[in-house]
Amino acid sequence: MMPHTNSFGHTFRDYHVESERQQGVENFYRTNHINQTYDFVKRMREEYGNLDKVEMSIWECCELLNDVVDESDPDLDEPQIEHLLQTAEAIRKDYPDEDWLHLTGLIHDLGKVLLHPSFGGLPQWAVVGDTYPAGCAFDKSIVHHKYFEENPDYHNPAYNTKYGVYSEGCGLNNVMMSWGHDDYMYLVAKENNTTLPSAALFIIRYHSFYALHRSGSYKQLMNGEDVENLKWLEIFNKYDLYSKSKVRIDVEKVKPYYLSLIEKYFPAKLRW
Ligand SMILES: O[C@H]1[C@H](O)[C@@H](O)[C@H](O)[C@@H](O)[C@H]1O
Ligand SMILES: [Fe+2]
Ligand SMILES: [Fe+2]
Repeated sequence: MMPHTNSFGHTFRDYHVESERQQGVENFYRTNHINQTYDFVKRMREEYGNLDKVEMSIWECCELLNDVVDESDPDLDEPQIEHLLQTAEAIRKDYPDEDWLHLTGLIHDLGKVLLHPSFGGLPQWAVVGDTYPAGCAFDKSIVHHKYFEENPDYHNPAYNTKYGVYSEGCGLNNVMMSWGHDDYMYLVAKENNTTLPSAALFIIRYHSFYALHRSGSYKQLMNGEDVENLKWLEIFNKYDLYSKSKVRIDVEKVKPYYLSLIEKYFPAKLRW
């Protein structure tokens, strides 16, 4: 299950190796780090929290992702629908009884639909890439950290200390994460009354928060419930990352199974 190299022959998540994709990835993080400010995140949460853009089913959204390629990802240049199915199928193999986790795999990146023209076609830097809290100091463990020096919050004393606007143990639910596909999909799932367990919502919301789940930074902001949920996120992450490959899944073959899960945990149409 855990390959040592990605489809380009490099180790996973190596942001400094020489490769054809690397320059684009670094440019991506430069723009991302400069623009993700506390104010920007607040505005995006308000604008997209209304869920008044589109009405569609979960599967319709999966199909929209056929056209989406993620420029922040050094390990994958396949359309996103492949990544969704690769993740879900890899989990299904190892955890056959946790159907909620299979569905979580399928939907965790659906928020990337924000790139689609019907959602105003947000730029890549506002949708993909790793996430991190806004409103307190940017931790050194964040990929391409140096570009934060050009972010206005970096120089704002209200936002550039260890706790910033937060307090110890305040709970991640009270933290404004950089805006992107994670927080958006969390909102969509929650506001459309999914019956998925809270660990699923946590995975969706924080799966790009590598500074936390890989490097252990920002733990001081977690509460007891976050600590419990993090265990599932750590399991999930292995499948999200190491299932990335050029081996394609036969969509039509697995579709009936995933449609049955969608029906179990979601309404037929959702507000996006
Ligand atoms: O480039 C990737 C990609 O955008 C993923 O969807 C996200 O979850 C990761 O954190 C990021 O590194
Ligand atoms: Fe993601
Ligand atoms: Fe993913």
